[in-house]
Amino acid sequence: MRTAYSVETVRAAERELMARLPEGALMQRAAAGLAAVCTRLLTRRRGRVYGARVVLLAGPGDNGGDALYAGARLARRGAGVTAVPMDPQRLHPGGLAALLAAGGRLAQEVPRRADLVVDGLLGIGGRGGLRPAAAALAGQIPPGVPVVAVDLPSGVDADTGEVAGPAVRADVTVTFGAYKPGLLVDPGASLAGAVHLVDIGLELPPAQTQALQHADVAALLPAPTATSDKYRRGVVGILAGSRQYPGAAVLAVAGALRGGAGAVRYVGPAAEAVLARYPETLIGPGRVQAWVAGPGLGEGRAGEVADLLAQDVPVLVDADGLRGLDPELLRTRSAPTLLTPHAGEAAALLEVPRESVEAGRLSAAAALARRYGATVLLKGSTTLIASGGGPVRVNPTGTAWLATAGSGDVLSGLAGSLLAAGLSGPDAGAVAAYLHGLAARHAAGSAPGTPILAHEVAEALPKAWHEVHSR
Ligand SMILES: NC(=O)C1=CN([C@@H]2O[C@H](COP(=O)(O)OP(=O)(O)OC[C@H]3O[C@@H](n4cnc5c(N)ncnc54)[C@H](O)[C@@H]3O)[C@@H](O)[C@H]2O)[C@@H](O)CC1
Ligand SMILES: [K+]
Repeated sequence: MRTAYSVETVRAAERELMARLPEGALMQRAAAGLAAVCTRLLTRRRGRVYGARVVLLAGPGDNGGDALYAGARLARRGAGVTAVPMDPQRLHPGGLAALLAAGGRLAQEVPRRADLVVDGLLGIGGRGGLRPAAAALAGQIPPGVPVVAVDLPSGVDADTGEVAGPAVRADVTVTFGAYKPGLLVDPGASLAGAVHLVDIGLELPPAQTQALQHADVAALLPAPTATSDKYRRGVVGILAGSRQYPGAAVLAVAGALRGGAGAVRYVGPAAEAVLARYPETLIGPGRVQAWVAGPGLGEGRAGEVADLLAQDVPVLVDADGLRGLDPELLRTRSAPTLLTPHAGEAAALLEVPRESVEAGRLSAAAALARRYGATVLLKGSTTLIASGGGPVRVNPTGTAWLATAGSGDVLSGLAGSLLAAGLSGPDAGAVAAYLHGLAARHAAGSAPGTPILAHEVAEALPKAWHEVHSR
């Protein structure tokens, strides 16, 4: 499990630790970890640190201090280190002295030739978009030079991943003590590159943000036992498709069949298309352990969705099923509800513009979960799973190719199947998103660089199951 913590929590843990350590010890741990990663990168790129040209973008706070101390370490190994301050009057005094003593120098402008740029402009103290002096330095980073961000790419909001204006795009981020949510959630996550966590000895409470890894998913996946039959393994009902959109029903059933439930029951007008493709499907109403309602329903089917929501079994609501949902009705349900909107649907449910959901995905998912008393799986470049109380789950396996028609239908079938197999709303959502992302990578891998189709994602799900179990 990868965990991330808010700035407030990290600062509290730092205070507690700093009180027990000699002054400056934490910053030295951070700088040592940062210098080690820079050394590895330089060695890989040019064989040695000696003679490398390293540029430090140095902000006014401790983030700049980390960069300056790390620069001093690199200078002592023979690198030519140049620090470019955001504000020459405000540089970490100890860090500056260490750099100069090690033979580093100061410059006003970012040199055009460099082997490595270290972004130490802002860390967890950054607020809002980069101000002009910081934005100007970020804009001077020479193209093609690898960038290592200190703690997080400057311009990314550590708590939310929001980016208000220009920001640094890093190849590698060296983060201290704990991941910050902004490193896991887009748009911030996509600016962070590969993230290295340096342990500085913080003691942290239970996580506020989590990203599952293979082993976590493997432990949650349902597995049949010697005594299970199809009903004990769970039956998932799918209310999906219409005369206009029969394909959505086929794709939701495809995802559900590969999601671990014992059987899939389909209700709706696309039974013929479903059976033609998947003769395993049960047709017509009957007992289920969970429902999936919504993919491809078209208009005017809200009554059918409401009937399912009136049943005391878990219900996943997706796509057309999300239209006009009544928050009051959902809040009074005692069985779990899982909503799986994309940004546009989330915006409609929250009655805000789509852009505000895109820019603040974490807060939008949490707000939806509160308002509807449900688990919310917000689809997108980073899929998030939020529920009332627990941590927000961030899905680490996505791929841009998943933005393809019908892939959401496969996801909702898959998540519904996991609900029927007995997983909780947050677990079903997180495991489904994880497998779905991995399956998409497998599907994309069979012909790299080419678009994938939703049914190929469903077909690659067994490979995704196999992969999480085999590592
Ligand atoms: N607190 C600790 O114990 C440790 C902190 N460390 C480092 O310290 C960093 C936090 O340091 P600080 O609290 O000094 O904060 P930062 O260094 O992140 O930045 C704070 C400064 O940036 C300015 N600023 C804020 N937003 C800005 C914007 N949008 N544009 C331009 N300037 C802006 C503020 O005026 C303030 O002076 C961490 O990210 C980490 O790199 C590490 O050394 C590990 C230990
Ligand atoms: K930074």
